[in-house]
Amino acid sequence: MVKTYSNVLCCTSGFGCIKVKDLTEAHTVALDPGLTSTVTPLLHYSTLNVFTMSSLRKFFVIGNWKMNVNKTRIDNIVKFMTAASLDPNTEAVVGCPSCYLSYARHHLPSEIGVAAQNCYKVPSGNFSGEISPAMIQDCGCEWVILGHPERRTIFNEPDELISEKVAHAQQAGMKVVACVCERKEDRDSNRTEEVLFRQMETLAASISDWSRVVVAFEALWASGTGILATPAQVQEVLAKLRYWLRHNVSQEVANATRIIYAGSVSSGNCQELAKLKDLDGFLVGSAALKPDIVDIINSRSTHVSRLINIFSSHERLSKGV
Ligand SMILES: O=C(CO)COP(=O)(O)O
Repeated sequence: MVKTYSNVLCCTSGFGCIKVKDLTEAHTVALDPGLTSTVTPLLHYSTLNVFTMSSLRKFFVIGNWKMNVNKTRIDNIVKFMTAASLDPNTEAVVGCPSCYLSYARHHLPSEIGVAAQNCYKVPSGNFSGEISPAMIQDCGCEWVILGHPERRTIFNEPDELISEKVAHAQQAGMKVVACVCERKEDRDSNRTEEVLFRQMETLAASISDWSRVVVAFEALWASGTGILATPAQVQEVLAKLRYWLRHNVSQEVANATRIIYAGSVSSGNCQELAKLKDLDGFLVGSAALKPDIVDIINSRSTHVSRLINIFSSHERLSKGV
C-alpha cells in the first residue's frame, strides 16, 4: 500500500526532532516499502509526534482583550484559561490594557504570556498617556502588539511611527506582534499585495531580531462585519507574506517566522484555518473574552492527533495487525 503525504517530518520526544528526509515545501514523502523502513523504527516510540513543516514554527495564539476588560472580567478569563488543558505545543499570550498588565501577569500562569497592546518609541520622557517598553517589562511582561489595525485606522498611526516603535521595542528586548492589515477597499480594488507589502517593508526596516517577531495579518473586512474570510483567501495572503519575507529578508526568516491571522477567528472556524500551510496561529479579538479562546489555542492539537492516527494505522497495517 502506498500513501503520499506532503511535508511530513517524524519526531520522537526522547531524541529531539529527527528529520526523516530533508524536505522542502515542494517535496512529498511516499510511504512505499523503501521509505517505510526508514520511518518504521521511529514509529516504535510511544511518544511519537508527527509534524507538518509549519509545525517547525510553534503555533502562536494571542487573545487581544482590547478595551473590553476590567478586573472582574480578567478574573473570569483567568479562571477558564487556568482550568483548561492548553496544548503545550501552542504559545499562548493575552493582549492586555496597560493599566491591568501587572494584574494579569500576577494572576495568569507563567506559561501564558502577557502583551501590551501598544507602546511608544522611547524609554521615558514627557509623553502624557504613553507607556514605554521599559514600563511593560517592569510590569513583568515581555510582549507588545504594534501596528494593530485599530491603531492604524482609528488612531491614524502611520507606517513610519509604527516602524519607530518596533525598532525601539526590539532594542529594549521585547517580543513584538507586528501587525499588517487589509481594508475592504484594498481588496475590492485589487491592492491587497501592494498595501501589505508596503506595510511589511516599513516594518522590516525596523526589525533587528526576527526570532522575536510574530507577523499578524488582519483582514479588517472580516473583523466584526459578519463576513468571514475563506480558508483559501487567508492562505493566499499568508503565502504572499511568506513570499515577501523570502525575497526581501531571507529564506531562513521566511521559514522560521510565525505568520498569524486575525479577523473573526472563533471556536467554529479555527480548526479549519489551523490546517492552512502558511498559518502559524491567530490574533483573536472577541472570542478571547470567552472560553472559546481555549478551543482556539487547542485548534492545532486535533490536526496533529489526526496525523498521529494516520501514522499509527499505517504502522498497524504494515505489521499486519
Ligand atoms: O482585531 C482583532 C484582534 O486583535 C480581531 O478581532 P475579532 O477576532 O473580534 O475579529
